[in-house]
Amino acid sequence: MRSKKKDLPSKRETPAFVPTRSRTKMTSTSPESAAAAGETNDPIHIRRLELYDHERGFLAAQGHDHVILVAEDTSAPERRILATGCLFVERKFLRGGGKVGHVEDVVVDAAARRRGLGLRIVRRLVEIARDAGCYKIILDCTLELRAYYAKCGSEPQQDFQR
Ligand SMILES: CC(=O)SCCNC(=O)CCNC(=O)[C@H](O)C(C)(C)COP(=O)(O)OP(=O)(O)OC[C@H]1O[C@@H](n2cnc3c(N)ncnc32)[C@H](O)[C@@H]1OP(=O)(O)O
Repeated sequence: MRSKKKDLPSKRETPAFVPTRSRTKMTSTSPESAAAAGETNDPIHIRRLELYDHERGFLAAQGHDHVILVAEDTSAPERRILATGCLFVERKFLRGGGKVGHVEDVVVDAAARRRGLGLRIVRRLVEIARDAGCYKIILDCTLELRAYYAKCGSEPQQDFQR
């Protein structure tokens, strides 16, 4: 998910600062509720990760400052988990304890991509962050994924790294 070394320019070509990753601020106001309303007959159920998912290969530990969502295919007998995403809520010392949400670890099963699952997971995480009182929501992604996160409602904030 992070920039792979092979994608970076060779050392000789590397200028003093190279933009390798993009930080985006979530500004979407489109609530997941509309999508949720259409989920009545939808076999894909987006829910919080549960302890019993550990037996299915998922790390199930999460504190009160972490929310891990999974998208489960309830139509399959084995109720396959097709996508996941995490929200971490950080308290900011400089903002009087205000909360910033960090969207992390958004992954969709390769066979289930381009069906809107990633978008639904991100929108739900944004909704949870807003409900938790986060004054902003940020995420880091590769430059290649900027177009994707723009569709999720984020605005790029350039981040320069050595
Ligand atoms: C903060 C982080 O976690 S960064 C790490 C992100 N995760 C990864 O890189 C892991 C590997 N990749 C994946 O798991 C998936 O490809 C994801 C999460 C990037 C996208 O998930 P998907 O479920 O396939 O995306 P989804 O179907 O919701 O796409 C929503 C829209 O974005 C578009 N889109 C999807 N992937 C991309 C992409 N790589 N680049 C540009 N647009 C994209 C879709 O076409 C769709 O547009 P539309 O509504 O106009 O049709």
